[in-house]
Amino acid sequence: MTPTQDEIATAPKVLLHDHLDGGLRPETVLELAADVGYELPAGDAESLRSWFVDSAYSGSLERYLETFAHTVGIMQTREALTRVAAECAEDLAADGVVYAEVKYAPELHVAGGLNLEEVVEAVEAGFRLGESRAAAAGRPIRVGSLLAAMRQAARSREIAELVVEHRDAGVVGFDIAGAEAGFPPTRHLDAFEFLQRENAHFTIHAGEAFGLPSIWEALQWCGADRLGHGVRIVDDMTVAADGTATLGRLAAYVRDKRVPLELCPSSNIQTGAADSIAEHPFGLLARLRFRVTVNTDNRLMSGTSMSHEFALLTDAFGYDLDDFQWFTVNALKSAFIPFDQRLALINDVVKPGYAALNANRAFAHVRAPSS
Ligand SMILES: O=c1[nH]cnc2c1ncn2[C@@H]1O[C@H](CO)[C@@H](O)[C@H]1O
Ligand SMILES: [Zn+2]
Repeated sequence: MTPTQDEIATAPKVLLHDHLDGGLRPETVLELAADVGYELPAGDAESLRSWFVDSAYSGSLERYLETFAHTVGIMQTREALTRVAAECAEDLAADGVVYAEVKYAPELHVAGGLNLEEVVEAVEAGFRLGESRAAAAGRPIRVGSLLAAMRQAARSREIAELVVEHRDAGVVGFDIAGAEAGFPPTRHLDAFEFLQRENAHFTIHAGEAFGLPSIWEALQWCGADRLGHGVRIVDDMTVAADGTATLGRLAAYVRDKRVPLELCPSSNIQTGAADSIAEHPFGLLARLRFRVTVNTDNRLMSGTSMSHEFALLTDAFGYDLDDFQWFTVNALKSAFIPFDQRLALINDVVKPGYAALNANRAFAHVRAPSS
């Protein structure tokens, strides 16, 4: 049975890959820009919303990333960062997300005079505010943050240290982001080695705009716990006409070790990593039982939400509630919060949530003949 929009919206969802500076409300971008006299490419919320999606629909990651100048540009004060983070938590909660890991690069938010510590504190304050507003609205959510270093810059070790300093105050891990081609993960090896020595968690954007060497370095040199995108792992497999797949050594390693793939279908179409949702490797990777998770990447630039990504995947691959529960449990198993807390979310929130949806269906089915 195809899940209805209502079911998708109500289903508990877990998000591991969402950029804070890629998920602002257009209204907020306008207001914050007006406060500081920042010039935007559009003057009203609807035009600005379309401008972001159209410009990000560029066929290349580098051009997609150019749009971030206009969100990062207005996220340079404590107030702006706290507001954006609070709204992020509220928007995700309203979409039925119960746990999210949201990432941003602190080094991009120091142009207005804040230091890295102040940036992290302002964002954490926003997440706590958003969580309490969401709880008050009856849609509880927990948000953990991932601090990213920009791969073309040279501050990764410093950002890794910031992660360790703040790991008991809301920060759950580390990542590297930005243009992938020409900036391999090993460029930041010292940061990853530091984090490993500190028993800290990290994911690496790899296999999005560049292929297998990037994934291999992320896993076998840097020790990534998860792959951001990782979608190009399909380059290491061949699929016969009857659907039988043969995996190369790296793809087999990724599947055997249950390496989580933070797949972001809509974003991949905009950057040219896939041609359409129907042709997106998500379907193949899920069929082959890789540890797939569903993610938004950038809700503003990709005009999406978790519910929207679920709906697109259902249309393309016929997924039902059981599949969504599987993707959601996969995400929680791969989250960077402590094991007992992940387990509690799986058993107390996710499974009962899906059970309630299935019970509603059974009830509707029983009632249908007599009504
Ligand atoms: O899909 C992506 N791949 C690589 N980098 C990205 C992606 N989306 C956003 N960013 C980059 O990450 C920074 C911190 O959030 C953003 O400013 C953007 O430059
Ligand atoms: Zn990303």
